[in-house]
Amino acid sequence: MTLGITLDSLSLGYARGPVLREVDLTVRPGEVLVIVGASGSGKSTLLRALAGLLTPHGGRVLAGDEEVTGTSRERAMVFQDDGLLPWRTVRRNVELPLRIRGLPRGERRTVAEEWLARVGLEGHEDRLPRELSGGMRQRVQLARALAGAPRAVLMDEPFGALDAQTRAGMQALLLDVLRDTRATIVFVTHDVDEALLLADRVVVLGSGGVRTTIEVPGPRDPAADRAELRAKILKEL
Ligand SMILES: Nc1ncnc2c1ncn2[C@@H]1O[C@H](COP(=O)(O)OP(=O)(O)OP(=O)(O)O)[C@@H](O)[C@H]1O
Repeated sequence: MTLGITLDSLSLGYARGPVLREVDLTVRPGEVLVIVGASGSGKSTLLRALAGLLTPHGGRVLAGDEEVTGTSRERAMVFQDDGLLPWRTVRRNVELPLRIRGLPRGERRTVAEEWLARVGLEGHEDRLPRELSGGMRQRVQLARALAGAPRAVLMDEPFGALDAQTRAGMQALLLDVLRDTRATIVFVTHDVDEALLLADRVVVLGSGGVRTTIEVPGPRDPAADRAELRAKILKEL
């Protein structure tokens, strides 16, 4: 079952002041919603609130019909700097959400290995995260996020620290895995081309709110000409 997420007059900020004010936005079940915006516009802040890591100053976040008050295995997170546990092997990192779901040990291992093969890490299962490249660690994070069969995946600049070639490879991998998952994806990026490659809709944040929301026709078609949409987004940034 996919998960719709509703931001209902959501205001977010920190002790030093507000960042976003009274944002209303609906993430449709199963869509890929990409959030772009200038540095400091509140992209990560918004994502943290969706994850349940930040309490709103006002309004609320609904995941389905339920108000978000904390983290949940239904909403997996993928961060830019890998959130992997450094003392656990690659396999045992991916097994973690499966353990939380209560899968028996043997099954955990099978599912984790299937996902690791899916992201091209067969043969690396027994390595520690520090023994992998940045791109490989992001693959492990992706496998870990999806192995737990979450209903939503919240991704904060997951490819932001990777070189251009590795990044393109990760985008292709993500497009590939998204074909088979029905999870709702909220993806934060600085990169307008990445947004247009992945999104059903692009939300541009700015001046404490949503500047504009842009629907991408025929989404996830790498051959599509996005020059016009690109110009439109750049104008809003
Ligand atoms: N933990 C925090 N405590 C206090 N202020 C914070 C904290 N995190 C972010 N901020 C402030 O909130 C505002 C929005 O930050 P946020 O990280 O959400 O922006 P962003 O759009 O993700 O930026 P970037 O693209 O640079 O990552 C900024 O002014 C930032 O200084």
